[in-house]
Amino acid sequence: MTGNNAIEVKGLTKKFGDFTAVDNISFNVNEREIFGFLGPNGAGKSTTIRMLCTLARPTSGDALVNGYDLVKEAVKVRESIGLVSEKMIMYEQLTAAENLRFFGNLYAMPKQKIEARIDELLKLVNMTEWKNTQIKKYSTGMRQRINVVRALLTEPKIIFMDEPTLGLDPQTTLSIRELIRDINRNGTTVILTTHAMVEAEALSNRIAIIDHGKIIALDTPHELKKLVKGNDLTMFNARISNLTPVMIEKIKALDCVAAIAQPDAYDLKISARGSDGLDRIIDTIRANGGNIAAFNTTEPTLEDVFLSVTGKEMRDQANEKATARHRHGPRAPKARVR
Ligand SMILES: Nc1ncnc2c1ncn2[C@@H]1O[C@H](COP(=O)(O)OP(=O)(O)OP(=O)(O)O)[C@@H](O)[C@H]1O
Repeated sequence: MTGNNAIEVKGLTKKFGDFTAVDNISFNVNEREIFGFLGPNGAGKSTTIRMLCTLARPTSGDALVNGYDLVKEAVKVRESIGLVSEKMIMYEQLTAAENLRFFGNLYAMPKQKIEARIDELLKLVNMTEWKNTQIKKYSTGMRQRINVVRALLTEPKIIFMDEPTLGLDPQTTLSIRELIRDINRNGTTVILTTHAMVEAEALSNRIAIIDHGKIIALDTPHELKKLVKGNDLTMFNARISNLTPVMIEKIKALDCVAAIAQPDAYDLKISARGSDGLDRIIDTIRANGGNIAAFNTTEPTLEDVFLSVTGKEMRDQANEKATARHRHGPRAPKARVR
C-alpha cells in the first residue's frame, strides 16, 4: 500500500465466532471525497466503520487510515479521525460550549485552541447564539448538528459518519446533509454509512454497495447506474388508478419482468428485459382491467442497481429498520462487543 489515499483497505475481514460480518473487502478512499457505504440492515457497514475507527479489531486484513496502520498505529489513526456514531454523546445539562469544551479537554487540546474551535464550529452550524444554552433545550436537529461538529473539534482530516440522518425528520435531514457537504467543501474526507439510497446518491462522490459483508459494486452513482443499463433492463413507472394485488402478480409472472416494486397504493416500478417489455406490461395491465393513469420510462436508481447486482430489493429491509428505530426512539445505541 502506498499511503497516498485517505484510506486504503486490503482484505479487511471481521468475524464474530463463525459468522463473517465483513468478508475480505478491499477499497481505497481518495482524499477530500465523500465516500458512501450503502447497504441493507446487517450488511456490515457499521462493523467496517468501527474497524476503520479502531473500535473493533479486524480478524484479518490491513488498512491504512491517513497513512497510519490500523492496528500497529491505532493511536495515531484515532488522533487523525473524527467519528459521528449513531449514538448521541452529549450531556443534556451542559451547554454546547461546555460539551465541546469537555471533549476538547478529553482530546488534550490547548485551551485557547478549544475556545477558538468552539466559536468556529458553532458558526459553521449557525448556532453561535445558542452557545450558552443547555443541550436539553435544543431541537433534535440542533442536537445532531452539535453531535456532528463535536467530531470536528480536533480538525480531523477524515470524518466517519454512521447513519448521520437516521431517525431525523425530513427538514433536519436536509440540513444535516448540507452540513456534511460544507464539512467536505472545507477539505475533510467524509466516510458515510447509510441505508438510504437517496442520501448515498445526494452526497457521495463514490459509493460502495455492501451486502452480506462483501462489496458488490463500487463506483460513482453515474457509473453504478450503467450496471443496470448494461443488463438490457428498462425501468418503467406505472400509475394504475385501480391497482390490485392480482394485477401485480400477473405482471410479475411475465418472463420479461426482472423486478417489480410498489412504492405506494397506485404506483408500480417495473424493470423489464427486451424490446417488447413495455407492450407486454401494458397489455397485461389492460387485460386485467387496470386503468393506466400514467406510464413512463425512468432512469435507474441505486435501488435498481442493488436489485441488479444482488437480485433482491434493499428497500423493504431498510424501511423495517427505520421504523424499528422510530419505535424505540431516535438513535438508540446498539449493544456491541468488540
Ligand atoms: N458485536 C457483534 N457480535 C456479533 N455479531 C455482530 C456484532 N456486531 C455486528 N454483528 C453482526 O454483523 C452483521 C453486520 O452488522 P453491522 O452492524 O455492521 O451491519 P450494518 O450494515 O451496519 O447494519 P446496521 O445499520 O443494521 O447496523 C450483522 O449480522 C450483525 O448482527
